[in-house]
Amino acid sequence: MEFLSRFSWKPLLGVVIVYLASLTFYRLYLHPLAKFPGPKLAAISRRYGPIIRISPYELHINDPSFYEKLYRQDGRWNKYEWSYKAFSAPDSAICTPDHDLHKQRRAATAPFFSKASVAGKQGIIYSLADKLCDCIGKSVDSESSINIGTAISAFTRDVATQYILGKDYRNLDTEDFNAGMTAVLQSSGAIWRVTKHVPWLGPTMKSLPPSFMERIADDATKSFLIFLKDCELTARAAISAYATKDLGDKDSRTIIDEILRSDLPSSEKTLNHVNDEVGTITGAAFETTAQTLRQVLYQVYSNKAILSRLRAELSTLPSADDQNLAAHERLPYLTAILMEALRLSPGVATRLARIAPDRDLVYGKWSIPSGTPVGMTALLMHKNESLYPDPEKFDPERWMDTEARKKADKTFAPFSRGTRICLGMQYDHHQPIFRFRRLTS
Ligand code: HEM
Repeated sequence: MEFLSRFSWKPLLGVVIVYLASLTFYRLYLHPLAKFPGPKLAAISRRYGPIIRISPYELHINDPSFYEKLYRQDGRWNKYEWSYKAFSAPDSAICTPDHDLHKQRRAATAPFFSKASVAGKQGIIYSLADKLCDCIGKSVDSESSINIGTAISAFTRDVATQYILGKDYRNLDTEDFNAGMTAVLQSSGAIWRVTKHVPWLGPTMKSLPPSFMERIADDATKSFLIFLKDCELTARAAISAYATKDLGDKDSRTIIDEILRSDLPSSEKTLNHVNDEVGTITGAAFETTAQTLRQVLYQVYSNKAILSRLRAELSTLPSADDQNLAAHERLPYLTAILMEALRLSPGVATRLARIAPDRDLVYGKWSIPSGTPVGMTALLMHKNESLYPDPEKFDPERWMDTEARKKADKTFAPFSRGTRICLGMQYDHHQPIFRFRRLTS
């Protein structure tokens, strides 16, 4: 106490002020990104050009012509660690910043999502889509209401867990389609925004004993925690069985089997690694796909002309082709509807920064120093008026002209592009297609 009474705050305050003033001066005038336009204070809004310094360290570019230069297969591309650390899943491929380690991790799970692998498991999607149609049918017959939005989320979760983990959590069988779980998953974007800025929050929550979390959590969060716990138990069991057991034929394998059988070194086959992969891959599959499906159904049912044209096209498909993906993909109007839904889907609505670690990037007159996180936002590109006139309008027609479709190829990227392109593209494509005929009948 005596120490405190003798302590003068003035020198400390002086040090803090000098520190903050120097930091501000450095960031504004000496930092490698100081020359780039951007707000000096976040609160001041002004119009800038397509390239903006959005934080002391990060640039954003809103210019479709730069998209294919930033999201590429050639060259080394890191992710921005600050952004992905916030998921607290450092052992997953999706959150791996380093180019080489990501490549190694991605190679282990990529075969699981190939077109052939998805085709081999299409029965899962088909039968669960039937179950979803039955749920909707029952509510129509009994003239009761149904929340189709949450039913769709339940459907995409059941498909994803059955496909990825070989487990059906029967979300579609619960009375409210496990709406709490949907709510938790839909809030993950907001949580990500917080954990990016408060980096200790995620690891602290992860380290809390599950019994404590269960005591303080609400019912919705509890169902999510139970799911995570079950994933962990599944991973634990698979890892301990790995050394002794035959992991079964290819079609019945899970993503965990795929990782354990892969060429990854044993340091990459630990519980942490498997758990992080399972958590992020299922997470990536749930609400993204649900958003697209919701978009499709909402738009199709909001416009009679679109609905009847789609029905007419689907009626030309022989019933023998009910489960034939290639036959569905040949239907131009159905394909146009899916592309238009993906164009407007806010499944991944944020910027996705990439870093060229070993070379400067060039954007117009700007030379961007190597190591700088540079992001673009596909949704902004998809709503660019010069590429998509009347961009807010759901207009499948814009995809019916093959020339226009070819032209848009470089600027249509709902699944991102380059080395980090979505692994679940093939899988995702199947979901709305099957049983569309029933859903729109
Ligand atoms: C309409 C549905 C979907 C959309 C719009 C979508 C979009 C995306 C985007 C934009 C990325 C890049 C993320 C980043 O840069 O951080 C991504 C990555 C990824 N997605 Fe999807 N996704 C969808 C469905 C799925 C599904 C169904 C799965 C799995 C079954 C999946 C698994 C993944 C994985 C594993 C990655 C990380 C790839 C890597 O880093 O190598 N996604 N997705």
